[in-house]
Amino acid sequence: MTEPILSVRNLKKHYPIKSGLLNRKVGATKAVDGISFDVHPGETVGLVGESGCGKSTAATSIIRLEDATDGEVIFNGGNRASETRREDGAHPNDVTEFNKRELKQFRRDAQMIFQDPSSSFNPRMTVGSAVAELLLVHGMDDKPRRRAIVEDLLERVGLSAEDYDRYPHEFSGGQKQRIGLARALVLNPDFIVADEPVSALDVSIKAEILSLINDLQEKYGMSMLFISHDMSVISKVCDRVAVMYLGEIVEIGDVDEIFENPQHPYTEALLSAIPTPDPRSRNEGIELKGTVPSPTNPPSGCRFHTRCHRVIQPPDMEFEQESWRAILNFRDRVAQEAIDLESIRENALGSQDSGSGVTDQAIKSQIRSEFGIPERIEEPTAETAVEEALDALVNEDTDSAREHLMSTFETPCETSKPEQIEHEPGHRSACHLNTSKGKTVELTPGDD
Ligand SMILES: Nc1ncnc2c1ncn2[C@@H]1O[C@H](COP(=O)(O)OP(=O)(O)OP(=O)(O)O)[C@@H](O)[C@H]1O
Repeated sequence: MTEPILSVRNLKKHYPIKSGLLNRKVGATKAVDGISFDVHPGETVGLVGESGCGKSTAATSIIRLEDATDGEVIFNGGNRASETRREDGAHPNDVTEFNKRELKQFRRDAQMIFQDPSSSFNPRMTVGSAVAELLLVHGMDDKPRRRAIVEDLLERVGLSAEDYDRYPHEFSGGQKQRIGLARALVLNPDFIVADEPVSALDVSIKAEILSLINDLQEKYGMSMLFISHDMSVISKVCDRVAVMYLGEIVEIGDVDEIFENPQHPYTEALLSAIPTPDPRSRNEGIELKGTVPSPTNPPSGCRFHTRCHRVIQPPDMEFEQESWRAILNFRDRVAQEAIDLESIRENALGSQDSGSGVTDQAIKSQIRSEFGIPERIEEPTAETAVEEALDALVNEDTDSAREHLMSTFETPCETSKPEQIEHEPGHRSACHLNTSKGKTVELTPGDD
């Protein structure tokens, strides 16, 4: 296989949290927490995940708009091909270690397209000058030549040469994104990072811009990292996709393979959320409830276990999976002391026929119903623990409710971190359910 144009290895970006008079570090937001993947020449790799998963932070750390906390970003574009590691193990193409001169060259070879094209243009500068400025910064002194190159490029992105002298406010959102593309292409880069380039656009314009990106990518042959929260957008432009959850890559593989045979429950949930009737989507009604937990204090074990519809049951119990998920949600809310007994009492009163006070039994039933826990769980140990926890709760003894639940219900997903398993060459996932479905892989520099 040819050398990747980009190899990201164990990349981390942690933002320190500081507090107190001395501004001491008291924790860290682990926005990107050890991601590894490659982009090959001419390939478009997608990075997908919900808001807050760390996609933009990954992009800005790769392109070095901010400094990574740890890891390597080996960029073999420009004239950097076939470089090898130095004796001390460092790589001359590691962007995270580039000096000023190397960074300037890198800024020529790698470009970024942003979600909101409006904010990335100076309103007092014509769009032509804004694009041509990059040529000037990188040493092209010949003004007529700069103008000719930019006019040609404006036409290639579906605008006209006359647009050179117009100002940003004279263009629609879609047109501005076309100018954004022209600006990203003007230095003839080998690699482009596009961060949600169509998510601010109307549906009809979105399709046009995606098709333009595909055409340009084919014509210029550059490699791309394409960031989106939307699987259907990914399917239109990407060859491969890395699925990101809470700072980590949980699955990576060819787009076709991932759509047809997703191996991680989070990927399944994202695919299931595709709104349009995409023939390749498998809408199985999996609902991704709640939001991404905080990367400051990520869940233990598999970070997705707090929302996973396939979360593994304790070895000695066998449940209806939905009830198991409901019990875990209940357990976690009790542990966080986030059960609002007052509002539950009111809801129970509302659903009661008689006007007399609400009974403990009614409150317990209301809690079961709000969490989706059945009135009676088939598994006796589970039923006893839930009932004891409910009794403790109505007696306002949260500590003992927590103890009943924590000592009975534990999933293997929260006690150990899943390893990366290879299903097919290049298709990996990290889920405890897949341990027996392939061989464990560990990425070392240069592997993919
Ligand atoms: N400069 C910063 N300082 C502290 N925390 C940050 C900073 N930038 C991002 N974060 C946090 O890092 C996490 C990841 O953010 P990021 O913007 O990379 O996610 P994302 O997947 O791109 O989401 P979105 O699509 O909403 O931009 C979030 O919890 C965010 O609050």
